[in-house]
Amino acid sequence: MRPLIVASLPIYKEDDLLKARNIKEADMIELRLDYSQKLISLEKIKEILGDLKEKLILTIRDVNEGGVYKIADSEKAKYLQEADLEGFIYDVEASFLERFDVPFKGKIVSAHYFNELPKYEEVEKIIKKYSQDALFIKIATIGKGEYKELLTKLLKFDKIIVLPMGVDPLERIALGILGSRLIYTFVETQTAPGQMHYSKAFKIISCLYD
Ligand SMILES: O=C1C[C@@](O)(C(=O)O)C[C@@H](O)[C@@H]1O
Repeated sequence: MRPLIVASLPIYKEDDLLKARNIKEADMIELRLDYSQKLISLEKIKEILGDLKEKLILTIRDVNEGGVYKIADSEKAKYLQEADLEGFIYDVEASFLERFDVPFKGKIVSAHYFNELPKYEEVEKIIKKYSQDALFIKIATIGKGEYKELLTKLLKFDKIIVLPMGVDPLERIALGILGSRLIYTFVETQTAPGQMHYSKAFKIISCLYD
């Protein structure tokens, strides 16, 4: 199965939504809504990018998992509940789902480890808990110590996305070929270390699969 390319786009202000229209060489576009101090409304997103809805991933990343601005938990939960009713795909942390009742069927459930590698058992627990209903489970870890052993071991799971951070971006391509379902890439500036430009990733993947 061809891994899909996700172009991760920081949204600082409403106008940044327009940039999504120019991104052709990506299968999906992640809108990083936590780059804006005040959340851009779902109404605005629908107005500007409504026709691209199926390609969009809405993300309000928690600050302790790599987010930029702190959005109040209750506001985030409400926003995601509404986004679900509107039929948007979003990305939500497994840790957030432990605390808030937010739908995750058909969504991306994620966990990010920026400082230390998690134990295999900890990640396996998350995957087993959410993988039946989630669209994908995404595990991003720092590229340190035995991260390759850990991430490749996770590839046996269906619907899995593994992303090493802070290492050669080609490693994400390699893991995509081995079964990681999405490859996260950048548009203008990286939203995490270890991303490649989306058009480069798209070209590499296209020459293997098309
Ligand atoms: O969770 C992820 C993955 C990511 O952290 C990465 O490693 O590319 C980038 C984030 O924008 C996204 O929400």
